[in-house]
This record gives sequence, structure tokens and C-alpha cells, in this order.
Amino acid sequence: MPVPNTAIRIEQVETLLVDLPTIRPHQLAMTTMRGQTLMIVRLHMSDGVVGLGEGTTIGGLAYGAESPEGMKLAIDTYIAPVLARARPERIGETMALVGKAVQGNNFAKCAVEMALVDAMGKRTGLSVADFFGGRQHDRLPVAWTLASGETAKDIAEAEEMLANRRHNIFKLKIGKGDPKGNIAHVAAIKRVLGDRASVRVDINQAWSEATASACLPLLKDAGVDLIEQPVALKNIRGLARLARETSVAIMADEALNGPETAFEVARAEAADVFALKILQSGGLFAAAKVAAIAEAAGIGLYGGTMLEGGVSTAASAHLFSTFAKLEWGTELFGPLLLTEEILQTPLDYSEFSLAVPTGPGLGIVLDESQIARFRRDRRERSIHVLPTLKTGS
Ligand SMILES: O=C(O)C[C@H]1C=CC(=O)O1
Ligand SMILES: [Mn+2]
Repeated sequence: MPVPNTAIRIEQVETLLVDLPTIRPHQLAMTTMRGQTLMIVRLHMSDGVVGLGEGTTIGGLAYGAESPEGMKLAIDTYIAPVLARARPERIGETMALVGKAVQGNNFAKCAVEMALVDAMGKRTGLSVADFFGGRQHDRLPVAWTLASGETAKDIAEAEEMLANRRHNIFKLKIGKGDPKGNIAHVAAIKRVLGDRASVRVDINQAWSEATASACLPLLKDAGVDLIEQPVALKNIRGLARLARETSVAIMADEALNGPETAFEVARAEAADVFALKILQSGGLFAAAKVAAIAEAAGIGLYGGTMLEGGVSTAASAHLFSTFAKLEWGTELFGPLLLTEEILQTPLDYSEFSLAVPTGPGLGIVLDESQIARFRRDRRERSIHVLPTLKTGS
């Protein structure tokens, strides 16, 4: 009689889409968001632990190659069957198995890995940061993105954020419409804010290299501290030429999709700063590798966001807190763009910073009544019971 396998197993993979309102339209070069959809994943394990993860992006498929619906499908159809055979205490082995069965789909993979790490934390009492060497910061600076689409509104919003001591670093979304108008918008805001705030811009790939080259000196004159992804993500050589042309720091964002692309950008000396994003990197461990490449290459770090909700924002905060240097701070403001709270205890945003959650795993608990209110499948259940294991709860 074989000894029963007491190893922990994943018994159910639950994925759900949560559609939440935003405080206002959020205008980027490639799309204007009028709401945000979170893809939440919960891994129900045989020892009773439930691991929590989130995959979220911007404007459906407008920002990148994954959407919340696509992440859900990738997990339900292609990743869940792999998890049925996995040993979830072996996170690296499990994600390697997933990587064999699923190409690409970094955001979906990150959401699943996040849930595996959260589960290990809940099982051991360790926080997510403890899996990456432990936190070196208890709070992280948090920038705010001004993207109402109107200069006067953006100025009023910035003044409010300064008065409330919530943000003094502002990222301006430009790239949509006439570049000269973009520059005037940025210069007007910096003129009002002066030295009270850092002003940075994100063009989200919208400019040609020629336009970017013409605009760099104007952005420098306007007092901009950092210029994010001015040209197409594939144009690493163009980004390198622009980085050489200006003394303003150039940041890579969409160009970074995990360690391999990070190495390419570093080798090409194409950026002074990396926008580190756990979802875009394909996971927390992959993002840690991207950070290691940046540190080795003398490239600065900025904790990026995909406008995630509280789950993935907490995961990012845990990882970012373990880096000795985060020269450019973070932009982990996603939950603040939403009108609804999905955590039982909201993340602590105060004094221009975010407190890194404490407690086992991610250190957060979902507000189930809010999830029930805003989940897209409010009528039917979406738990994916794995056929190879016992059914029923
Ligand atoms: O950086 C991006 O492009 C994605 C995200 C970060 C802030 C924001 O408003 O959009
Ligand atoms: Mn960006």
C-alpha cells in the first residue's frame, strides 16, 4: 500500500474579474481609462491556505498584449491544469512547469506566482518581503500621475495632493496630440509647482525618434526630471541615442519585459532608469532579476505600476522595499485611482509615501462584500475545480 502523498496540493483555482470605477478619466497617449478591471486569482490549497494574486493592465489590450479577460482565460484553461500536478511549496519548480506549458503571458504568470508566494507566507508566517531578503524600507515614496487631459485640472489636482501631503512627485502623461502642446502643458504645470515638486513625463512610446529628439531640450528647459519611454519599445537603439543626447534621465518602461529585455536595454546603455513592474517582468522573482541587472549596470530603479489594485500593489511594495536603493521612488498609487476599496484595511498612504504592509504573506485581506458587489460574474460562480482531484468543498 503506497504511503499517501501528504504533500500540499492546489485543489481549486479561482479567477475573477472585478470592474471598479475610477475617480476620473485617466488619459494616456494610447487610451483613456474610464474604469479599471482587476483580475484576481485565489489558489485554494489542501492545507487550507488560500493564496491571493492579481493581474491588472491598462485599457484592455491598448497598453500591451494581455487583457484581464485574457489573463483569466490563460489561467483557467492553460495554467490551472499545470497547477493540479504542482507542489505549491516549490514555487520555482511550479513556475518552471507553468513556463513549459505557457509562453509569454507575463501578467497572468505573475498573478499566479504572487498567489504562490502569498500562500507560502501565510503558511510560514513570513511576509512576501522576507522571501527577497527582507524589507529595508518601511515606507516607499509614491508619485501621482496627472492625466485628466486638462492642464488647469491637473494643476488643481497637484495642489490638492501637495496640500494633503499625499504626493510631491508628479508624472505627467503626454504623447497624445501635438508635441508642442504637450510641452506647453508640462511647462505650465512645472511653472506653478516650481521646486515644491518633482515633475516627470511619460510618453508611452508615442513619439518618433525625431520628435523625441526635438522635444528633449524643451522638456529639459521646462524643468522635467525624468522622461519615460519616449519611443517604441522595440526601438532600443533609438532610446540609446536619445539617452546620449540629453542630460535629463531617460527611463525604460514598456521596453522591459523580464530579465532578457532588461539585459538588452542595459547592454545598449539605452536607459538611465528602469521602471520596474512585477507584472510586466513576469513575476516577483523575474522583477528581482531585472533589478539586479539595473544595479549591476548602474541603472537607477523606479517602482512602477500597471494601475493595479491593492493586491498587486501590496506585492510590488513588498518587493520594492527590499532594494537598498530606489533612487526614483515608486508610483504605487493604483488603489487611489479607484473610488472603491477592495481591502478590509486600506493600504496606508500618508506623508508622501505608502507603508509596506506587515503580517504573513501579502499582509492584506480582501473585503469579500466589495468583491461580491463588483465581480463581473456576479450571477454564476467561477471556481475551476481541478478534475484530477477530489471535488466539492
Ligand atoms: O507607466 C505607465 O505607463 C503605466 C501607468 C503608470 C502610471 C500610469 O498612470 O500609468
Ligand atoms: Mn510608463
